[in-house]
Amino acid sequence: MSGGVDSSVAAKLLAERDYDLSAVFMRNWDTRDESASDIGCQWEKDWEDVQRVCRILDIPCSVIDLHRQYWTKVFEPSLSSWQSGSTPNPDVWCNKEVKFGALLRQLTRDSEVLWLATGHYARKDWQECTRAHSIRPRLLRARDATKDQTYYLSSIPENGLSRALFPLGELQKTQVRCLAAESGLPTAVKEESMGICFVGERRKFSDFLSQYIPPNPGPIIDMTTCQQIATHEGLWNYTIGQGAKVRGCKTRMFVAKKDPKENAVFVVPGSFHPALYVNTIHVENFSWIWTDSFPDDLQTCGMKAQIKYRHCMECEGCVVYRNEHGLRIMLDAPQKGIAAGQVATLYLGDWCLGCGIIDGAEFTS
Ligand SMILES: Nc1ncnc2c1ncn2[C@@H]1O[C@H](COP(=O)(O)OP(=O)(O)OP(=O)(O)O)[C@@H](O)[C@H]1O
Repeated sequence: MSGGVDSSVAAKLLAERDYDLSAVFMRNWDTRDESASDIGCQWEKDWEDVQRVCRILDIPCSVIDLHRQYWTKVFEPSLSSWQSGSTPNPDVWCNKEVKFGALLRQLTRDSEVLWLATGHYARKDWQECTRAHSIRPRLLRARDATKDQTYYLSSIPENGLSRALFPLGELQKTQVRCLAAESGLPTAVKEESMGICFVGERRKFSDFLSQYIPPNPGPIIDMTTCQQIATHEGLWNYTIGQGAKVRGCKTRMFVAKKDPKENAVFVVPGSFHPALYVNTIHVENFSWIWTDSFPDDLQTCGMKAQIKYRHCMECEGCVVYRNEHGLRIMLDAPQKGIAAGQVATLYLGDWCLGCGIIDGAEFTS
């Protein structure tokens, strides 16, 4: 339980059924690691909320400190990715490495058969596999499409998914808030947490990163003239597809490309410039949730699927091809804002198949 309304209601729904329940709160970030100690993760406040809810539901709760695992498995790799100009998504790796990784391993040590329930908006079902004579878990999109969190869960391996319970998968967020209020849970009116918790909501992301990554100045180049028009302080301050403040430039410039070798940022004038659009995505190490089996037509022709490369967006139609390097994903329509380091998640309808990190994207005719 995180101290938010979603996991409070997930716990409430399970408490009404015949489970031997206990709650765990993970402490993933040590606020003392930060120089600005009044902002960032207010984990003590969240832990208090978990305890208040558990008292009402009459279930035991405890804290597990996983901040070291979070630091080494999630934060440090994300830092080096930002430093090299990529756009990582730490929340995706937190689910794989921490919640359904370190936490599940630690809890399983004490108990043989264990389910890990979360307040994620996602569903799960079991599919019979005649080939393997077994049933296997499928990760499915939530009924509330606006809250669906399968993008964040797409990295968890099959054995983690098989132990997962998502009690909110069939519910709308509005229903969840009503259930919390009806049960008098103090988290019923708690605001949604936004963004990565340790960054805090009042701080600029680039200011946060500058605490960990030293400046690395390089050229900002206008792609249309091939001229350097300014200097940047580090590739991590720029996101593909976003506006780039360039001093002295009358036209609004947008980031079309980052070149880590040259430490250069390439910009173009206007948010609809053709250089911002791509239709081909390359993913080298795609992790299928079912590692040993993936759809047959991927081997032969292309597989028609849908792709998400950011959480807050619709799925785009695509055709997926396998080659010696990994996957080549052809989008049905060109898109902008696709960057190396982002997580690409594939779906067949509601079924989430897995994800991989984008190595590159381009426009091919
Ligand atoms: N610190 C934590 N300790 C234990 N579980 C957590 C923690 N943070 C997140 N979770 C679990 O992961 C789920 C998804 O977390 P996330 O922060 O992405 O979503 P959320 O919509 O803000 O959920 P909530 O309203 O429960 O905080 C939570 O509902 C909870 O079950």
